[in-house]
Amino acid sequence: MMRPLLKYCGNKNEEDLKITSQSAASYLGFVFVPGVKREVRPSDVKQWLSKHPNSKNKKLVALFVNATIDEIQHVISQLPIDVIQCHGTESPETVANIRAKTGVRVWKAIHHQLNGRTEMTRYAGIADGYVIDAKVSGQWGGTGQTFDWKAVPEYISEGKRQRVPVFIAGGVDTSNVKQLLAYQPDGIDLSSGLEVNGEKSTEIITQFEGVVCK
Ligand SMILES: O=C(O)c1ccccc1NCC(=O)[C@H](O)[C@H](O)COP(=O)(O)O
Repeated sequence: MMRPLLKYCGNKNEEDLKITSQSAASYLGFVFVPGVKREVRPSDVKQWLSKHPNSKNKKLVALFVNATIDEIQHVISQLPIDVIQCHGTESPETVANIRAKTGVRVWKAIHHQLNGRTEMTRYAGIADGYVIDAKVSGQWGGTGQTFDWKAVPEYISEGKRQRVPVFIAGGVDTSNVKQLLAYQPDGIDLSSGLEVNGEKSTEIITQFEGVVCK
């Protein structure tokens, strides 16, 4: 079985980055969403990256919720961002515009709901990938909540049809990831499941990768 790509999101201080830059993740995520608990500033991220050269081996994901092009440009002009993740209610037109104006790959988050696959079809030919996350009232992400994984095959098959990767997110952790691996997702995206008291933990990441990467 092919091991899924890993994205470790919500790196919010230098220690988090130090830990995840030494991990098996291919992608490290940073949350540029005002007011949320994992919000970071591009100037801080720039400094942390310069101190941890292992981070050069990772692809960097900048996460936004309904941000303007100017807000996105402000971040990506300071950092070597590989992927912009739109985690709000950005329309297909907005995603296309972000892609055209920045020249950076864009992933669209889909908050799982009954017509989630149909929602994905709206972005066909526009999004370069998807993050399927739990829908939690009043929050955009990083909630630690799972959704009903029986829906995962539908998302994966739509991703295959569009020829783009689909990352499954929302409440993934060491205790449940084996169940998720049975669906053979292209990628797994997690944040809370790697944390102890809100900080990324080397021990937890080692345990998690012991399950996923063996
Ligand atoms: O992580 C956050 O705090 C966050 C805040 C606002 C919008 C999105 C956010 N995270 C998005 C991610 O890609 C997370 O990795 C994803 O939601 C899974 O999080 P978790 O359930 O904590 O593993």
